[in-house]
Formats: sequence, C-alpha cells, structure tokens
Amino acid sequence: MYRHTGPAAGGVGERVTMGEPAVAVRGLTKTYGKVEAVKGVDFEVAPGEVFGFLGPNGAGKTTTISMLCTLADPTGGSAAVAGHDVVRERDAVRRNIGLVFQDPTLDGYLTAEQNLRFHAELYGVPKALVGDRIRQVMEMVALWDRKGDKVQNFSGGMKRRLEIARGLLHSPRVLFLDEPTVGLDPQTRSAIWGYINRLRHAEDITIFMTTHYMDEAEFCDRIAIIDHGEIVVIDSPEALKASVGEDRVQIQTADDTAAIAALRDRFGLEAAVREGQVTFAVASGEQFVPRLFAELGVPIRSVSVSRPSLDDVFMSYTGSTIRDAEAEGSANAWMRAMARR
Ligand SMILES: Nc1ncnc2c1ncn2[C@@H]1O[C@H](COP(=O)(O)OP(=O)(O)OP(=O)(O)O)[C@@H](O)[C@H]1O
Repeated sequence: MYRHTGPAAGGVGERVTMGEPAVAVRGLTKTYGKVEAVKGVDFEVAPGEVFGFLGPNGAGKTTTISMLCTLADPTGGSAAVAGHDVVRERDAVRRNIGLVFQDPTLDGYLTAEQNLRFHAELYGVPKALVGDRIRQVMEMVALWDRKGDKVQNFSGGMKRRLEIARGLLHSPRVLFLDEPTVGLDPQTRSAIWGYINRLRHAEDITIFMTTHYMDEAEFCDRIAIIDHGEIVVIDSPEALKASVGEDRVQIQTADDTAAIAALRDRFGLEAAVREGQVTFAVASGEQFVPRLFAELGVPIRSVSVSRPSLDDVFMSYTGSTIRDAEAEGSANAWMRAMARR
C-alpha cells in the first residue's frame, strides 16, 4: 500500500541538476515467470516534460511505472529518477516522486485534510510549511472548501483529485500518474486534465503518466507507444500524426471480404476489418471516395474519412487499433483462464 512506501523522514524536494534527465531508462526489463511484461525499454524524460506511456491493457505500462517508483524490482537494465538509481537509491527516489495510482489509497474514515497531514508527516514536510502547502495543493484541485469532509463521502472524481493533491504535497520533482482518469466520467476527466495542465505551469515538475485514452495522450509533450512490453515509437503527438500522413477511410459494406479483395485488385490498397469496418489509408480521402463508390463493385452502406489521429498512429505502428488490441488482450486472458480450469 502506498503509505508503506514512504521514505525515511527527512529531505523534501532535492533539486535535479540542470540538464540531467528527470527519468533515464536503459534496457529496463521485467519478467513474471514466463511473462515478459517489459522487454528492455529505453527512454529519457526531460525536466518539465509531460511524458505519456500510451498502450492497451496489459502492454506493460503499470509494470514500468512501478519499477520507476521503486515498487517493483527490475529483472534487467537500469533506471534513474531525479538522478537517483531506482534500485540502489530507493529512498532518494521516493523523496523525489509523487504517485497517483489506479487504485485509491486514501483513508475513507479520515477527512481530506487529515489524509494530507498524514502524508506530510510520512514525507517529512517541515511542520512550519505543512499548513500553507496543504491549502495550496487543495486549492489547486478545488477541494479546499471540502477539507473537513470525510473522504468516504467523496465521489470518485473528488478522490482522484485529492490523490493528485496528495501526490504533490511534498513538492516532488516527478509526479507519476497511472491512468489518472480511468473509470471517471468525461466531465470529471476533463476537469482533472484542467488541474494537470495548470499544475505544470504552477509547479516546477515533470509529469510521467500512463493512459490508454488517445485524447489524453494528445495533452502530452511526447508519448511513447508501448505494445506487448516494447516501445514501438516515441515522439510528440504532432510529429507522430505527421509521420502517418494519410487519411483513414472506413466503409461498411455488404461483403467485407469482397471489398477487401476489390480494394487490393482495383486500387492496390491494403485494407483490413478494424472495429467492424473495412479500414484503409489513402493520401486524400475526400478525392478518393467518389472513385470508391464508382469502381469498388461491392455495395457500400456508409463511409467515413478522418484525418490522421493518434488512433491511426497506433494502428500504423502496431498493426492494430488500441480498442482491438484491448479486445484481443481480454480474449486471450479469458482463454488462459478457461485453460487453467
Ligand atoms: N504481479 C504480476 N504477476 C504476474 N504477471 C503480471 C503481474 N503484473 C503484471 N503482469 C503481467 O504483465 C503484463 C503487463 O501488465 P501491466 O499491468 O504492466 O500492463 P498495463 O499496460 O499497465 O495494463 P493496464 O492498463 O491494464 O494496467 C500483463 O501480461 C500482466 O498480466
């Protein structure tokens, strides 16, 4: 549990030397028995960056973040956070990081403020600073007026906001957010992103987050796409979309197999069924659609054309959409569970 991972009391917020990466990872590997959860990943995150790990369920995001937060031991490679090795300098790493994980770890029977005071004590935040700092972080997530309420009466979104406030309380150099908005309604998700965006301007902090939501990945300065434990590509969302270039066309047809064959034979296009629709990429979708209707030879029920999105980037680099990858992962998990019976 989170509270057991606190560092020895003492120091808050050691400074990262200028120019030193906030996170530096070399050949980081984690295996669980036969499962290679993370297969030797390499990347660096610059100070002040919002860096996102984007991948479907089971891709290895939580395992990576757990190793960076010293909650899991790597089986190979190395990682340094705020200049400290995650294996040899655990306490120094823990002093310099804040964590917001998927499962809430707040004490429901305590008030919001009591939860934060408990955390401040655990992290050795100087007593003279605690009151002001609690107010500052609670105002940042718009919970100051609820400070005296028991957390068990909070909504899911309020709890997540309080966790973010708690993660920031000891002025960490790097804030780790594992799926910060998973399970929340769209309105609360967008509010949380508002807080995160304000936070990056208000605090001198690096943010490392994981997500499987494409729209959230758009907020990151750079994203690493992770699939089956490997990083497939790292770049800014804009550069990744530009690298894909082509428009995505999706059609619903009376006969998908015939449509895929016709696209290959008549237009030289490779198409596949994605999310239940025949999907392919062309340079200019709008210009291509009239030709498609005229020449495909298979009745088309509907057509949609979209500019490259991170979905297309994901598909282009992994050969699957993130939703199909998640569906495949669930099916595999189900088959493994049935095989064990
Ligand atoms: N403690 C564990 N024991 C055995 N296998 C594990 C353990 N933790 C993770 N795994 C396996 O490692 C792989 C990566 O899991 P991980 O939780 O890192 O993925 P993820 O990308 O974070 O997915 P999610 O978004 O669902 O959390 C999966 O195959 C998972 O089943």
